[in-house]
This record gives sequence, C-alpha cells and structure tokens, in this order.
Amino acid sequence: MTVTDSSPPPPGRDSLIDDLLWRGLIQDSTGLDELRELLDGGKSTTYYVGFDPTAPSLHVGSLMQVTMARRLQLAGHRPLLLVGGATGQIGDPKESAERTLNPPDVIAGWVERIREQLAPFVSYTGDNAAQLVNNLDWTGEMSIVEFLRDVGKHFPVNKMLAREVVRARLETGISFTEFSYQLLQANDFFELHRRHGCQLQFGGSDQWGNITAGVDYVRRRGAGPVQAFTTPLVTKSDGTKFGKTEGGTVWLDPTMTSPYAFYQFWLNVEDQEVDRYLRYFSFRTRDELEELAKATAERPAARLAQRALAEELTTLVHGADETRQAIAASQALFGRGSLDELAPETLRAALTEAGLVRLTGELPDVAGLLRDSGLVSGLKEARRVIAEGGAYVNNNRVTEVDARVSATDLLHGRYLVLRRGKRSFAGVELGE
Ligand SMILES: N[C@@H](Cc1ccc(O)cc1)C(=O)O
Repeated sequence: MTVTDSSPPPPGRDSLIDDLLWRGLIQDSTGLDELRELLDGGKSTTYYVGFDPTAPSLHVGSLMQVTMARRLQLAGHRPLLLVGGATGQIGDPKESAERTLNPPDVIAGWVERIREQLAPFVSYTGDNAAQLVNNLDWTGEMSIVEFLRDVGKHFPVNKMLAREVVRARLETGISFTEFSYQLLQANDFFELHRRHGCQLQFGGSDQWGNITAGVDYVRRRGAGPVQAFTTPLVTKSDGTKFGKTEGGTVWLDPTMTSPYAFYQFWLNVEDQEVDRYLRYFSFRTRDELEELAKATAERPAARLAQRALAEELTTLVHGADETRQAIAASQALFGRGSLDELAPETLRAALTEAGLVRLTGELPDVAGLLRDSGLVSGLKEARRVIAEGGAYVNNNRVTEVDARVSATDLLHGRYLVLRRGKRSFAGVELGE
C-alpha cells in the first residue's frame, strides 16, 4: 500500500469500506488496503462499471451494480457508467454455450435504452458528476493491426486459457470471438484510465477474470496501478436463480415488468433472505437496518422488512407515484383498500400477475366465473365455496350460490376481481 498524507476516516461506521464489508458487498478485491486508500482516503476516486446490451433492459440482477454505482457516488466518488456498444457485439463467454450474435442495429437500439435506464441512478452535477460512456467510441475505430499489436501483445494465452469460463468451454468449444472478449474489457479499463483518470472497476463476481485481466493490462501498458473489486452473486436459499419468477425475468423496464410485479417480487422475498437483500440493496444506514431487523423479528407476520425493501426499490426504479399505486393495488387486491380508486393500468398490471381471463359476450354467473378463472376446479366446488362464504367479487362477499354480476359491477367498465378466501385471486376482463 502506498502511503498518503490525507487522513482516512477511522475504521468503523463512517468508513465506506467498513459499511460495504458489513453489507457483505465485497467478494474479491485487489486488496482492502488499496480500496480503503481510494475510497476512504479523503479524495474523490473515478470508478467504472460496465453493462452489456444483451437485452432491451437491465434486470434486477443488475441492481447490485447500479446501486453500488450510486452508493460510491453518494460517498463522493465519480462514476463512469459504461454501456458496451462494442463488447455487446462480441459476447462475454458464458459457461454453458456460445452466444448467438444479435444484429448490430438491434444492439445499437438496446444501447440507447440501457443508457436511458441507467441515467437516473446517478447525478450529473457537482465535482463528482457521473458520465455515461460507450466502449464503441474507442473500440470501433481500432484497426485489427493495432488491436493485435498494442492490445493482444500483452495477453499471455496460457493465462487466458486458465480462466474458469474458458476452461469450462474448452470441451464444448469457444469461438475466437468470445475468447477475445476479455481483451476488449481490459482495454476499456486502460482507455478509461487514460481518458478519465479512472482508478477502480467493479462488477459482479463472474467478472473477476475480465476485471483482473484489465488490472494487469493497465500495468503492462505502463500505467496505473488501478484497483478492482467484485460484488457477490445474489443467491437464494432454495438454490433457484435470483431475479426470476414464474413469469420470467424481473426487468427494470416498466413495459417489460410492471411496477406492480416489480413491487410484488420484493414483497415475496423469503424471510431467510430479506435481511441480506436489504443490506445489499437498501440505502438505509446500518443503524436503520438493524432496527428494522429487530422490529421484523418481533412481528414476522407483518413482513416489515419485505415491505421496506419493496417500497424502497420500487421507488428507486419506478418513482414514488408508481410505488404508491403498486402498494394501493396490493392492498386492494387482498381486500384492504378500495379497488375503485386504482388506475386502470395498475389494476390491469396487478390482475395480469394474478391471472387474467378474457371473456366475451354474456358473462356467466359467479360460480361460472370462479371456474373460468381457475380459482376452483368446477361448478360444484364453486357453489360450495360460495355457500361457505369464501367467494368475493370486487372484495364483496358473494352470498347467493346463483349470483350474477351486472354491468355496474365492472371496474373501469371491463374488469372484475375474483377472490377465493384470503389470498387467491384472479381477474376477469370483459372484451368486445
Ligand atoms: N462483461 C460485463 C460488461 C462489461 C463490458 C465492458 C466493460 O469494460 C466492463 C463490463 C458483463 O458481461 O456484465
């Protein structure tokens, strides 16, 4: 470690690194002393994190990097958010198989969308104003001779082969294209160091190989030293992949995953996981999180931690208005609030999550609706549920076994909310 004369804050709750360690956010690093010097040394450090356009939107898995970028900026450091207009056209090798290349114009469209999506998570004013960068700007213009001479010469192939993903792919095969990916990411670190004074890169734990390749490369080019760390892989206790639901990937784009579904994703986090996720993703202080954990432990049924997590992250990604509506919809659907006050888009999003059946023509009676929506297996069961007082239309208990709905029952002229018991519900949409 190099000695500096700036006095770092004492280790403890005020230190950024100690906070990151307490949160469990640092998996690998080039050295904690080096990180302390950059991040707790009393000066502003320029850092970067990259996102490849492999889809039209980022997903909840990327939130780890997005919130980390925000966290470091809030502590006074300067973010460079890189979107991989070049690397996205090459494809970071996955262990499973070679990627299919997407057409360049499709990737260019995704670059734009992801830039716009990333933009609001950081601030563009002050000494540590963020900047969005695209590696196509320096990679696109490089000639093949330049690339092989200036970049490739610094990469020992034996080291590249030893990398875990590459090793995993030696059996099944890996193209030269994907094999070369790490050179591009390494060169990004060098270019950002030289152009913007970038001294630190972070990424997910699967990025450690690419990132250290960059650290070595910057040194071999006679620059640096530069530092790096990775965040842990977000795991689930049942072994399934974080960030997926029955409905598929949970995206940040509201047209791909509704704010309601996004809110529900966090609300449904398991008790064993919620404290860890709060430490990973929340901007509440350690004291606040410890207090919340205590309150949650005292009254687990209230799911205070899940609510806090869902509310904070939905607000961060979708804003306060959408969050208010998602909360109102969640409450109203479970019978604790008014369905009439929900905006049609919110109601529709919520019912789509629950299972929305479209019916045309004459509506059947309530028993028929319960059957058509899948809440019961047949008319016999439907009548029994009604007779036992367990069937609701728009939160009103149905008392007559042969009850029917009328046009005035329809919410926004076309929706019905059916509920069986406390927790199972489904939607009906009346079409033309
Ligand atoms: N390889 C990173 C994205 C990335 C691209 C270029 C970089 O310079 C940095 C990071 C990923 O797949 O997540």
